[in-house]
Amino acid sequence: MLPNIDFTTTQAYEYLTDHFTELEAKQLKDLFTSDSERFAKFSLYFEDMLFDYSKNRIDDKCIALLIQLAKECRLNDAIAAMFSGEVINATEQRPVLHIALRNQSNTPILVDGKDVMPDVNGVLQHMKEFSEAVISGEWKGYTGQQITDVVNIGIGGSDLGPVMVTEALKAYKTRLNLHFVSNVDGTHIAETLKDLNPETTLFLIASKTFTTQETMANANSAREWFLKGGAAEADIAKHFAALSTNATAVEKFGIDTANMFGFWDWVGGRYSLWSAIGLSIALGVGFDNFEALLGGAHAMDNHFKTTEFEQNIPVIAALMGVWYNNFFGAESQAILPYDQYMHRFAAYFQQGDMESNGKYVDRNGNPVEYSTGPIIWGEPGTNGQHAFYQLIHQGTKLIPCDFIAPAISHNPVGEHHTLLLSNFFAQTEALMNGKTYDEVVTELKATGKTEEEIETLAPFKVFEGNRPTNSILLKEITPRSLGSLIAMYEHKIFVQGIIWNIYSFDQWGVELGKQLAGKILPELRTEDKIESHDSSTNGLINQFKEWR
Ligand SMILES: O=P(O)(O)OC[C@H]1O[C@@H](O)[C@@H](O)[C@@H](O)[C@@H]1O
Repeated sequence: MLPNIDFTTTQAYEYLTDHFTELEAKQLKDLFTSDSERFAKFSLYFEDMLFDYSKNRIDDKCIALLIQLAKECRLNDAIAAMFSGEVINATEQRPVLHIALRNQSNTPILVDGKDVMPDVNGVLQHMKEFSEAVISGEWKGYTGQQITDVVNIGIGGSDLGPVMVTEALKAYKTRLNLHFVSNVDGTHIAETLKDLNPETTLFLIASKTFTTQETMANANSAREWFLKGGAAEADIAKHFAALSTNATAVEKFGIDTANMFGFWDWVGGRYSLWSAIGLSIALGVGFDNFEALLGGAHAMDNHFKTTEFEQNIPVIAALMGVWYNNFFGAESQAILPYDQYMHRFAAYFQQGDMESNGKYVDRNGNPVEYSTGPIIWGEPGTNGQHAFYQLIHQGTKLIPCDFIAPAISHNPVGEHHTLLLSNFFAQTEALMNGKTYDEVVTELKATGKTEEEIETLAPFKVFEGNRPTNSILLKEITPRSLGSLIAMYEHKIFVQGIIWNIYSFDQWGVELGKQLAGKILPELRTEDKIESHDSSTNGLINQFKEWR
């Protein structure tokens, strides 16, 4: 059982509310000037990762109180409950065990009294054999040719993780070309299949439930395309594999169960890249690298499970988020990787975070009276700088940002990486320091402007500063460091869900869309005029029918 505590009733919350008024008035740059130890105090190392949270609007007392808050919310018990396989996803009556998928220590993890590790290792072994056979070319298509292209068909958690990781680790690419089809918009599959040859293409149908409308539609179209190329039904076995928890539906679809890679209901969709859903990753970057990814996540799991909160990176990252979300009233959180390979990282954690903590009902079934999960967004630097950083620097909203960068680039082209990192450091510094009126005036004077011109222009060029950032500097983006980084964010989300007293591992909000689309679909299949909805929906449907 998870603890069930309203964090706004804790003593720490009361103290934090008082301390907030004091800290809100302080400037970050002054906090640095008055404490030469600030960076050393507020930064943490984990393997080759430096997590610097010193550019946050915090002080010693604030951190101590936030940690007290976590303790009063019994975070320790919650962590123990997750790792021991308790049914912490109560609305779906399931444990939450993505940590078991990367439990390279193999210590038993029990679900209903049975150790899940032998099954986990069995699937990993199957993934290893299959991916190595396809990569080496030993696995042949129906005309005896090697596979050259792999198409993963899936959506949400069955797409975003594999896409993000295979992009982030592109420097480790095998000879196979990976493609991802997620959208039910026929354009997605049509454009993907345009340049592919059925004889050398392998499809992975990735769906936990194997009932998701988009994925099933795309899987059926893929099968039609494959058969139209001249293959027979029996050849499907060489070209289709399924990644799913639903063996019955997989068989019904016509996929050989020998080509089915299973996982379990205790793996949430948005936490499933570590499971069979990661087969595209194993094919795309090699099984050894997939294993290293799991190893990095496992190391972070151990750090999270065993480290005092003061030194615990996911816990501190989560508490920073709570501080801005619930005291400063920040509505969003930007994730800004300074690494082009990481260009889908923010998109991945949009699902990871928003589907997990986008809940307004607490663990008692009552509406909460405080703010929960933030809006997650972001793009890689430096592109974001030339697009939306204006608002981060001078807008009216407080947007806490995570800056992420590797010290070593996989593509050391000329001075590019130094240029990139100079932007990374400059941005976090500028967001903190801002630019005062006096500094602006001095700058403008140097350009030869008149007093009057300076007075008119100066207010627009002032930056308040005091905008908080975390800097996550990695030595290099490797399968291991990426695994650790992803797991760090997963656990951050978990901690926040515990503090907000919500269930982070269900997703009832997504189910509504599925039901509604199912109701309208039959209406679109006829030519009849529709009158069963409100006038707007009727009007739109009827105009659509007229124009199509
Ligand atoms: O993997 P399947 O079952 O196709 O689900 C794909 C996605 O569906 C959505 O509606 C959500 O429930 C996601 O959490 C899930 O990742």
